[in-house]
Amino acid sequence: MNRDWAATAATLSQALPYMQRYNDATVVIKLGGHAMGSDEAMVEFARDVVLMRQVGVNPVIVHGGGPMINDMLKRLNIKSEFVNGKRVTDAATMEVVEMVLSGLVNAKIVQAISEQGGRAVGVSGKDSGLIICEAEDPALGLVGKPTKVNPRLLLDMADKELIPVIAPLGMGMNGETFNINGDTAAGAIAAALKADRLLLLTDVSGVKNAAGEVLTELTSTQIKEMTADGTIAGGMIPKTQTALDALAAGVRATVILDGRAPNACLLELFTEHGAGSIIRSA
Ligand SMILES: Nc1ncnc2c1ncn2[C@@H]1O[C@H](COP(=O)(O)OP(=O)(O)O)[C@@H](O)[C@H]1O
Ligand SMILES: CC(=O)N[C@@H](CCC(=O)OP(=O)(O)O)C(=O)O
Repeated sequence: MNRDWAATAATLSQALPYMQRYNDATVVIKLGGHAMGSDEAMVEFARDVVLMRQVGVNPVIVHGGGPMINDMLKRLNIKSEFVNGKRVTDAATMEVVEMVLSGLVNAKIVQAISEQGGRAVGVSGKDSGLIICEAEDPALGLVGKPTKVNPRLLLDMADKELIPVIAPLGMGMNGETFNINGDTAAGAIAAALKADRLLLLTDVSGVKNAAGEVLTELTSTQIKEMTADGTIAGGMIPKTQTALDALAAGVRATVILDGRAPNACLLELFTEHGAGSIIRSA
């Protein structure tokens, strides 16, 4: 017999206990803009998500799209700046953010999952009152801080084995549309669903210390110290903060990992190896 086929069968067999552990588990996956590399990587991500659904996991996808928003703002000659990893968002920027997130990025992910046979449905945090927000900080403009998540829509979708793909937008109490950092939105949704796992897929292999080494496991004390001394900076600030908030809200563990690595989600969930940096309760 061809030895590669035997290895494939052995790998599948070894995945059994993990598949049993995650049967019926809710796994919130945040796909960052930097993790959405090539078209091939998107196909692979979509296959992994469909496989998860096939073996009984409830995957909930929340996406980013920062680099795609940057490109569009540049084309439209609108300047943009970030403060602590969050985009200062005025009304004109908000229009572009919504157009890119819902119209381009969300549609692309939904299509990729559908092409692999998954029943993906694209929504934004504004649909069905999923994410209610207030302004996070007046200096950031229309950046939203989730104050309430109504998970009903997602629970109904899980019942029907649909795969939600969520754009990180929120609704204000006065009809405003808010721009939510993708990690923050994913954390709020994971908290409302009391998810078993929150996977934050990005473009680095995990959280690095000052020497540039990836820490496979991180405590909340380490996160606080590394943020205070600047080792955790930029886009890594909302990720680690989200991990801490999710933990406090009852999410069992958050993993920050490289979404560009082959089969990143499967490696994390269904093998002994694991991937990236895990933040879980002591
Ligand atoms: N301590 C750290 N460890 C790893 N990455 C860090 C750290 N501090 C800052 N970063 C930066 O955070 C980036 C990830 O955040 P971001 O660019 O917002 O990703 P995404 O688009 O996937 O949400 C990394 O590419 C890296 O440049
Ligand atoms: C408030 C805020 O910063 N919103 C983000 C939303 C997209 C996002 O989070 O994209 P990534 O995950 O790819 O970084 C933005 O405007 O870029």
